[in-house]
Amino acid sequence: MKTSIATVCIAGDLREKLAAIAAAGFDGIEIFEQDFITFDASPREVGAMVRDHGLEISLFQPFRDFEGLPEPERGRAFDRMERKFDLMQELGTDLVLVCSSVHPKALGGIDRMAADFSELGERAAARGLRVGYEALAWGRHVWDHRDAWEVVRRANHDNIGLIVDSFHTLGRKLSPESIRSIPGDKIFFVQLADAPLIEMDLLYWSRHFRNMPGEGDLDVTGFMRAVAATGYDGPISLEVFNDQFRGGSPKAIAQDGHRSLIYLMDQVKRSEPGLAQSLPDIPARVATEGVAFVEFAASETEAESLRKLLGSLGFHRAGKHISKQVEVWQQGEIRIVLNTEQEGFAHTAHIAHGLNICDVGLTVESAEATVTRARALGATPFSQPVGPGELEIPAIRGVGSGLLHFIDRSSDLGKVWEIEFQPAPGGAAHEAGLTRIDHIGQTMNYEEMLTWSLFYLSLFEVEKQATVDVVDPGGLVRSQAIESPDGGLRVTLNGAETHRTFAGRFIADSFGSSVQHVAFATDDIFACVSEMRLCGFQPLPMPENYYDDLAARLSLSPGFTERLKAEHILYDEDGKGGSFFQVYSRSVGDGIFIEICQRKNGYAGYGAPNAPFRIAAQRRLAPQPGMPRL
Ligand SMILES: O=C(O)c1ccc(O)c(O)c1
Ligand SMILES: [Mg+2]
Repeated sequence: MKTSIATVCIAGDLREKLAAIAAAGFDGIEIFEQDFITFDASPREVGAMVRDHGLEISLFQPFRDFEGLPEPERGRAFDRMERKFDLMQELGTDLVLVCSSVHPKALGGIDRMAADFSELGERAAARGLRVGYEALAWGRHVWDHRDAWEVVRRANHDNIGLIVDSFHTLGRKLSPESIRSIPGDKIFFVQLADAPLIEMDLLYWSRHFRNMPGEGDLDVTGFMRAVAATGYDGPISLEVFNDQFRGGSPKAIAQDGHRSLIYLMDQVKRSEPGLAQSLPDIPARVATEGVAFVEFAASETEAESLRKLLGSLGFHRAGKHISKQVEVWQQGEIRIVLNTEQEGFAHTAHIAHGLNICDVGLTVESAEATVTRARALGATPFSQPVGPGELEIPAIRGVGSGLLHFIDRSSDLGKVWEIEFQPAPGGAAHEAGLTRIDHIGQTMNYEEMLTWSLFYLSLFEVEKQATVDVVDPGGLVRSQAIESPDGGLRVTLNGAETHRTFAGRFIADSFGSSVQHVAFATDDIFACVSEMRLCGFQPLPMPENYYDDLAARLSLSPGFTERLKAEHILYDEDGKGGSFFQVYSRSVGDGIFIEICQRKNGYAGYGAPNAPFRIAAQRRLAPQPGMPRL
């Protein structure tokens, strides 16, 4: 499989784009004419620069308003094309994309357009070049790949072929299935893009909101399956016009792009028999059982406060590391690791972010296979020297600065707690009935949200849920949940638009740390909070107004409302009989907090209606600048 990406997808000048594209592992590029024109070097120099990066120019594009014109415009279009043929030969590419005409004088007519392409095919052949025709979703006469194919078919010239672009087909809600009957060798090039489903003008949607396959809502896999069924084995190329990406990090966007193609083609390979494309074998998306542990990096004083907090939640110190300043706190299946080492990754993370959650452990079927797939998707494996008697636990770097470790039961990894830890004396004073980690809340800048969701979706067997807007008095936070089918792994991604939000402040104050909250599940929230109260737990206080509104909104009985209010429990219902209870801790460090929750009758959300009230309560308690944080 050869991968390619249009230069328009990436920020920067042509040189910066090429560096990022090459580093991400692409084989080629589509040169967007605009990127060439704005760059100050001759076509030969640009061609050489591309090849010096180890890349080929797989396509030159776009050539607009060619077909179906009356004279004298028709003649001029051919002249214009001859000029571009000169340019292509100097650049060193043999394929140009002609997009369907939007010219006000374009006359249409399948045979007229086919005749134009037939003549163009002769001119291209004389120079050893090829021309691909693409239906723009907003073309004047041709806006459907089936019509573009009919033009190409009737042009009946070896040097004229079809270019299909997933956005134009899927954005118009056309079925890609008709592509299956096109001969693969007549498809000269394939462009891929996804997009979020938002009703708006097609052209505006295409030019501003496209994103990488898997990042949006279109069935790009279904599209690519249809293309693959034709026997097409040419380059697979990303053409993504996106305002955010144009201003984003060239390196990160290029990496996301490459990851999206590996992910996509792996999905295609698993679902479409007999592919012509040669694709590497990689392990399937990884099923996760759940979160095995969460690790805090802390100073000794911060660790003391955390011990108090954990004790107040009914945790007990279950073990002490055989050689390191690391301890594990436990309750139910939940393990919290406290790391106060003066060297190693946690220490570095502590220097960079202060008190933070630097590592998350996931229980998977095979830790080995997980890292193999992650590598194939461009993730960075992580290891550091292990001490005597310690296990080498497979790990990768997450999208932010944190780590993900993988634990499985098929090896000794699952016994790490017995192997690397000595039991600590004493047990739980009061277990509060916390059973497992319900979810992890990660906070990032809004622009990085797609990077995060693609990371999880491509690596793990998880699905994304609809994004919800959470209003913080300081701005908007968009929240999206990523979940495994059985709910074993749930991660909420919270994209902060500004640093004035509670989430945004956390990113700024902790210098980009990502896990901001951990939610523990209980089967009986009322019993749980009364146990925790005995352990000294101080909930995040919720105001009277919240309960008045809640009672009115959900028609709650006065007795039930009083019970919620007395314990500062937040409550939600899904309208289908499911209900949700939440109670929050006060924040520690730069705004890290704990949530306790109970799901009843299949409640599947995260209490989004409560989020603004929770945030307001947190802001009231947030330390003022210059005040101690713990
Ligand atoms: O938005 C455009 O004009 C445009 C140009 C070239 C393409 O390949 C395309 O898909 C869209
Ligand atoms: Mg296109």
